[in-house]
Amino acid sequence: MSHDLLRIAIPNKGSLSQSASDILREAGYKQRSDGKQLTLVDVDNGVEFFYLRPRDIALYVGEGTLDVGITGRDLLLDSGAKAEEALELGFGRSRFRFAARPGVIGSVTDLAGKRIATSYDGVVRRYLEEHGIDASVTRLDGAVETSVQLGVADVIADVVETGSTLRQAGLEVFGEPILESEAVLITRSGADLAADFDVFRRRLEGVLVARSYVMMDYDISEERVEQAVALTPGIESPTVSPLHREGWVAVRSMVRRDTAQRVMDELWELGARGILSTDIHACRL
Ligand SMILES: Nc1ncnc2c1ncn2[C@@H]1O[C@H](COP(=O)(O)OP(=O)(O)OP(=O)(O)O)[C@@H](O)[C@H]1O
Ligand SMILES: O=P(O)(O)OC[C@H]1O[C@H](OP(=O)(O)OP(=O)(O)O)[C@H](O)[C@@H]1O
Ligand SMILES: [Mg+2]
Repeated sequence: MSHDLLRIAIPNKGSLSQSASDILREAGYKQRSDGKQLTLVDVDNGVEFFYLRPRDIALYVGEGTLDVGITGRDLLLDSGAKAEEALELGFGRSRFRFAARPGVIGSVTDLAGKRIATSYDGVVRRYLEEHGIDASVTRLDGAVETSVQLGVADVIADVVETGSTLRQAGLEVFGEPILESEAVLITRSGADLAADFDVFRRRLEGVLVARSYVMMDYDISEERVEQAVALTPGIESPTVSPLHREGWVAVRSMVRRDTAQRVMDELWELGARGILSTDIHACRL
């Protein structure tokens, strides 16, 4: 019976865990209330959640044991699992970068012969191979920044968000970021997923759109409507409806949340009135 449910892997701990549960809850799914719970069945929505280490999620999905997972792009690439990205989720953003004590390394070519510590040895070994650099890689579980001070490594490759951990350890980044990461929805490569996966993905897409857009309504005179619509082109096309007032129309369009205030100012300048911006709670586009 429970095999008809879509089986979804979710981070049980770490940076991605809370945000993953939040987006699922916003998409209408049940989530655990106890941080120690291992699995959760949401029969009404036809899904079962498995709370796993984010590092292991790509393996379960790549093997086909679980249908879908939420993990970091960096972890997916590090795992080498046969899984692929189905949707970028917009949280857990970070860069994966090399760092060392100031002045030790000028550019990535100076990595030759150095000792590199990292928790992402798969990503680092591949990078070195692609750049034809011969260096030794030590895999550590975490707190990688401290390894330089302790004399275990000359260089680290690690997740950088604000950079404050690096600063504390007296390290500086060098070279271009090895990769840009964020939380992603993953599925098995080449998997022929059932319709229930499409429903799941559409729900999450709906949350992402609802988070980044507002609905804008305003009234404008007919002769200015083309200029106004150019400011609010929407995702598909704005709705323009007649108003009882002669020569005026009502416009309804989706606007990116981060530009909404500026767009409202410009609409006002153009002569629009009754300008309203409303949150979208959910949508299917
Ligand atoms: N400070 C951070 N900011 C944003 N994303 C991060 C940060 N630290 C780790 N991540 C992301 O979280 C994922 C790793 O999750 P994981 O739970 O293993 O590590 P963690 O969040 O560092 O947890 P832990 O407490 O176990 O060290 C990766 O995708 C990584 O890019
Ligand atoms: O640039 P920042 O904002 O400082 O964030 C980056 C740090 O956050 C994570 O560490 P975490 O606290 O998860 O510890 P860990 O190294 O043991 O994983 C990551 O591994 C970096 O060390
Ligand atoms: Mg960590």
